[in-house]
Amino acid sequence: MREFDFIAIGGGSGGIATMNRASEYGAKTAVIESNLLGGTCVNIGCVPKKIMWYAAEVKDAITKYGPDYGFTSSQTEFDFDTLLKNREAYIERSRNSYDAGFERRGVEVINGHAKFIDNQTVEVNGEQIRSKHILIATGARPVYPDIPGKELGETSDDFFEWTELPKKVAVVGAGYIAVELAGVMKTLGVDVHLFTRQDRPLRSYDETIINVLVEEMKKDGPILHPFSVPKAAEKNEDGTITLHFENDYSDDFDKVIWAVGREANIDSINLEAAGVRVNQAGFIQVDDYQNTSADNIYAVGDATGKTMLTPVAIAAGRRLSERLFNNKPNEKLNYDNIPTVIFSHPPIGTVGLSEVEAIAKHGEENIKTYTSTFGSMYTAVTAHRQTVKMKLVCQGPDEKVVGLHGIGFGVDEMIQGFAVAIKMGATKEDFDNTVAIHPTGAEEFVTMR
Ligand SMILES: Cc1cc2nc3c(=O)[nH]c(=O)nc-3n(C[C@H](O)[C@H](O)[C@H](O)COP(=O)(O)OP(=O)(O)OC[C@H]3O[C@@H](n4cnc5c(N)ncnc54)[C@H](O)[C@@H]3O)c2cc1C
Ligand SMILES: NC(=O)c1ccc[n+]([C@@H]2O[C@H](COP(=O)([O-])OP(=O)(O)OC[C@H]3O[C@@H](n4cnc5c(N)ncnc54)[C@H](O)[C@@H]3O)[C@@H](O)[C@H]2O)c1
Repeated sequence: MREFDFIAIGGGSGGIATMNRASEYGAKTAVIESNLLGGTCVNIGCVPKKIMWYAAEVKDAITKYGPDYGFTSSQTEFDFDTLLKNREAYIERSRNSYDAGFERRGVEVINGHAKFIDNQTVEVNGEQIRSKHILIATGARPVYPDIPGKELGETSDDFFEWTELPKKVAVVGAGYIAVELAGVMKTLGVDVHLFTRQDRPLRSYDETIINVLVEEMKKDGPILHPFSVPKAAEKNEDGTITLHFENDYSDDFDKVIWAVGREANIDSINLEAAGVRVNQAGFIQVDDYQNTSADNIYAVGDATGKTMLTPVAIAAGRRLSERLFNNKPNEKLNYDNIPTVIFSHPPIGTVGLSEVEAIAKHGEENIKTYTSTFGSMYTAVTAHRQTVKMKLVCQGPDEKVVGLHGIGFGVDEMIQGFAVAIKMGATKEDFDNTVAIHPTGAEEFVTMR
C-alpha cells in the first residue's frame, strides 16, 4: 500500500498550497484531484471571472469613456470567441504552472475521486492509500433553489462554459457571484435583471458603499429587482424560460443563473468512516487550528464554509503545514480583518467591520466614521461621471481604524496595502500622518476630515 505523511483530498487553492508547504519541510505528500487541478478559483472562479471583468473594463474604456478622451470608436460589437480562446489559454497556462512546483518539491498528483476508508486511509480508483495526516480541501459547489423548474436555470459553473452571450438573462441572488456575473454580462451588452431577496445586494457590506452600487445600477443596469424570491421556472416553446416570483412578477429570459449560495463537496467522501463531523450549515466542522473532529484529519477552504476566498484557503493551509511539519505548534490563521474585493462595476474593496458591525461590537458612543465622496478623476472629463465613496470606521479615543471601505474606479487595487495598516492596528492619526500620493483616488483615505 502506498503511504504518505500528508495527503490532500482536493487539488484546489487549499489542497495545493498546503501540500506544497508541507513538502518543503520534507513531508511525503500527494494531492488527489478528481477533476481539474487548480479547483474552482483557477478553472471556474476567480481567474476566468477576473478576465471577464477586465473584458468589461476594456469595453467601457473604449465605448463609454474613450470618446470624451478623443478616442472615437463606433465598435460596440466584439468577438466573444477571441476572448474565450485567450481566457482558456491563460487558464491552461496557470494550471500547467503547478507541475513545475510539484516536481521541485516532490508532491505526487493522483487523479481520481477519494473517499475515506478510515481516518488514515482513503480509496482512489480502487486503490487504498494510507497517510498519517489527511486534509479535506474538497471545496464547494453552487446550490439550486428548491423550486419547480430549478433545473432550467444554470450556475456560475455553466456561465464559464457559454460559447455565446445570451440576449436577456436573469441572475437570482445577492452575493459576490450574483453581483459580479450580472455586472460583467451587463457591461458586455446583455440585458441583465438582478433579483434579490431583500432590498439590495451585498447586504452584509457597509450600507453607504452598497448604496453607491445600487445608484450605479439604477443609472446603467443591471436592472435591480429587490424583494424578489423565485417560486417557479418553466420552459417555453421558443426556448425561453419564464421565471415566476413570489411577489407575482414574472418575465421571460434566454438564460437564468442561480447565484443563491454554495454547499460543501462532501457528500461522497464517506466522512462517517473517518469520524469527521459536519456543522449545522452542512460544512466540515473545524476548530481554530483547522482540526476536524477526527484525529489526524484537517480541513481548509470552502469545504469549511469559513470566508470562502482563495487566499484564505491558502493561508489556512500553509499555517497548518507550518504547525504539523515545521514545529510551530501555535500556528493558525487569524480570520479577522481579511480584506476582500467585489469585482462589481465599479469595484468595491473592504477590510474590517462595517459601521453597523462596529457599533454592535463596540457601542455607538465608541465609533466615529469619516466619509469621502467625489467624482472619479478617470471619468471627470467624460459624460459618465462615476461616484467614488470611501469610509473609515474608527473606534475608541485613539480612533483605531477598525473598518475601511470603498467603491469606485481603482478601489480594487487600493485595499491590500491599507489592510496591512489595519492589521498592524493603525489609528486615524497614523492615516493623517501619511503623506498623500497625488493625484490618485487612494489619497482620500489619508486626507479625510
Ligand atoms: C464564480 C466565482 C468567483 C470567485 N471569485 C473569487 C475571487 O475573485 N477571489 C477570491 O479570493 N475567491 C473567489 N472565489 C472563491 C474561490 O474560488 C474559493 O474560495 C477557492 O477556490 C476555495 O479553494 P478550495 O481549495 O477550498 O476549493 P476548490 O478550489 O473548490 O478546490 C476543491 C477541489 O477538490 C476537488 N474534489 C472535490 N471532492 C473530491 C474528491 N472526493 N476527491 C478528489 N478531488 C475532489 C474538486 O474537483 C476541486 O478541484 C470565487 C468563486 C466562484 C465560484
Ligand atoms: N471577489 C471575490 O472574492 C469572490 C467572488 C465570488 C465568490 N466569492 C466567494 O464565494 C462565496 C459564495 O458566493 P455566492 O454569491 O454564491 O453566495 P453568498 O452566500 O454570498 O450569496 C448568496 C445570496 O443569495 C441570496 N439568496 C439565497 N436564496 C435565495 C433565493 N431563493 N432567492 C433570492 N436570493 C436568494 C442570499 O440572500 C445571498 O445574498 C462568497 O461568499 C465569497 O466568499 C468571492
